[in-house]
Amino acid sequence: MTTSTNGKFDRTPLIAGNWKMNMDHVQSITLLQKLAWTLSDARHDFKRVEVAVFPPFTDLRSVQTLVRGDDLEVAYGGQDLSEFDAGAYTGDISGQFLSRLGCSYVLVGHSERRTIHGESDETLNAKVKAAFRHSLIPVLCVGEGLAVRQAGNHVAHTLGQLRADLAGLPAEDAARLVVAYEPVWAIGTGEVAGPADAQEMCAAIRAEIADLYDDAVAAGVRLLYGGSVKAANAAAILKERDVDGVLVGGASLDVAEFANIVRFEHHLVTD
Ligand SMILES: O=C[C@H](O)COP(=O)(O)O
Repeated sequence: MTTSTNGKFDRTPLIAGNWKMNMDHVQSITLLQKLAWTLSDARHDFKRVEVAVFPPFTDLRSVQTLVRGDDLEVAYGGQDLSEFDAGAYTGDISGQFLSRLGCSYVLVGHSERRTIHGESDETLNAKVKAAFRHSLIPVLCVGEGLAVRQAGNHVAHTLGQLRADLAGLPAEDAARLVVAYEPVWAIGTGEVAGPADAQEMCAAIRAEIADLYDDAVAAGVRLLYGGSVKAANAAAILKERDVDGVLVGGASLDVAEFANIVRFEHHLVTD
């Protein structure tokens, strides 16, 4: 992770699309093919700005077949994984299965998992460790709800989640981690945290990781912002020093919009 892009990054930016519960396996092929064509037409350099998509579980085999067949450079991952490796856990998906399907990443602790499915920090800590056990890089999602933000407790709340979710994680794993800061009040609402808000939290997360581990680990961790990211606001957010990428929900289902987010460097305004 040593790519330099706008003079501020020393980590390869990661533009990630979380498709959530959208796109069946047939639709997933069309979406990914169009995205690959659009980026290829634009001569996108995937080594300079990494692109990953997070389709539903049922799409992953089709995505793998397309990526391998067409030699695409798009990475992909699951939207969740079990804390367990195998056994009587009906409906759950082992990290081993994701790894076998060629996944590089897995989302852990998305706010929709925390709120709708009641996943605790204890469970998420086990899921982070399960991901590394199966050679997957977890994209650990943290962030506060509206009431916490309004009370001014957003930094303490988010860092509390981070500490609990990383408890006992060895430094060599932590150094490969991706953390996504997603203020819950900005997800799917059209409300977007400003670049300064994203930077404030990402800087706090990096400082916390340096405290938990050391500066070298903190320097390697990539930090993403998520919450109503669009092509129109992505470049300003990505310009911030500690923001290394974005986790995009709704806009990742629109090929032109997502491709423009991936090509954010072309929208950067130099100081
Ligand atoms: O995982 C993505 C986030 O939940 C953001 O979703 P959104 O871009 O639709 O607000």
